[in-house]
Amino acid sequence: MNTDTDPAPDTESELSAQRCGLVAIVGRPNVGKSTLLNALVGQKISITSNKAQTTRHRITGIRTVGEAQFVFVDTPGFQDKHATALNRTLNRTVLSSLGDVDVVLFVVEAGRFGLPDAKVLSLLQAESMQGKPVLLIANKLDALARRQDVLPWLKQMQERHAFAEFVPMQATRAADIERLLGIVQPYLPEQPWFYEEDALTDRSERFMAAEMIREKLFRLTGDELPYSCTVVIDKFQEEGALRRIAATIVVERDAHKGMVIGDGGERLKRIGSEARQELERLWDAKVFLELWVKVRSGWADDEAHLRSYGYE
Ligand SMILES: Nc1nc2c(ncn2[C@@H]2O[C@H](COP(=O)(O)OP(=O)(O)OP(=O)(O)O)[C@@H](O)[C@H]2O)c(=O)[nH]1
Repeated sequence: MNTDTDPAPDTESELSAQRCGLVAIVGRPNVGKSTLLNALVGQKISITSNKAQTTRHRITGIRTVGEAQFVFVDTPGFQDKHATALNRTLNRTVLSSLGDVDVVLFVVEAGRFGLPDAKVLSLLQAESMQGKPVLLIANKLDALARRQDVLPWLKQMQERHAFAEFVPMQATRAADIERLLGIVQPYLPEQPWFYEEDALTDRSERFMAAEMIREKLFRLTGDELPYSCTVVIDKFQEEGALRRIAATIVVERDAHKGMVIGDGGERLKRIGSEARQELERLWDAKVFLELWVKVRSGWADDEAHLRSYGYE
């Protein structure tokens, strides 16, 4: 059948007004990718903290504005300092998440461009990425001491790569987020939406609960706790506007268990109560959260358990 000469049916021409595309957010750790994603989606989807590498998963956030549906892909910070298995997986995730996207938001800190930024940019210059629009997001504009320095700096950036757009901005400023959505929209292909209009993420509530607990865990323990610690959801029950959750924080050593529990159980209590409050806001539901701490005893190697951590 020669589709060129077939008149498009009415339904198709209606759908063709819709735009939908995958938008990758990449950049070295700590430039504000998760903050940006949350602001773009309009809700807390990806966890943030001052600690680099809190984002271990590829997380999508979805935002539908008018006829355009943006499907955001958050990627872990590009890492090359320690070539551990986990970091190798992170780098693979970065590469594979770029192959199928329609547009890339390359996030840097305004006025700064160091070796770690250059390494991420070199990924974007791979042959497989030729022709893919890359937008330079110069974030944290508010943190730049002299605003006027941004222009000469942008000029330098122009020489580093043929960026499709230059967007100096502040991820924490609502007006900048709206402006960015408008800039990205023309780069989304015209095609029907992938998700419902009110969808926010394709991640389950169960996954969001584990992520939220993990964020509080790392925030409230500071730098003492290694990344090997993780959170497993043992029970997740939905009863109308109520969620009953039981979760275990899995640590490697007895000493870590003590850190997580804190004096008289204070820290664990705080982790639980802060996570519970955020989840209640996110879902607009009541949450009962029971938290346990366990020292891992070899069963981390068990495949089923690894799968339940989400590291397939
Ligand atoms: N001043 C300022 N701070 C920001 C802005 N955007 C993000 N931040 C802060 O920068 C820090 C890092 O932000 P994240 O969103 O966790 O950074 P990330 O790039 O996702 O980090 P990784 O998960 O390590 O890759 C946090 O303390 C944010 O509050 C901004 O526009 N201005």
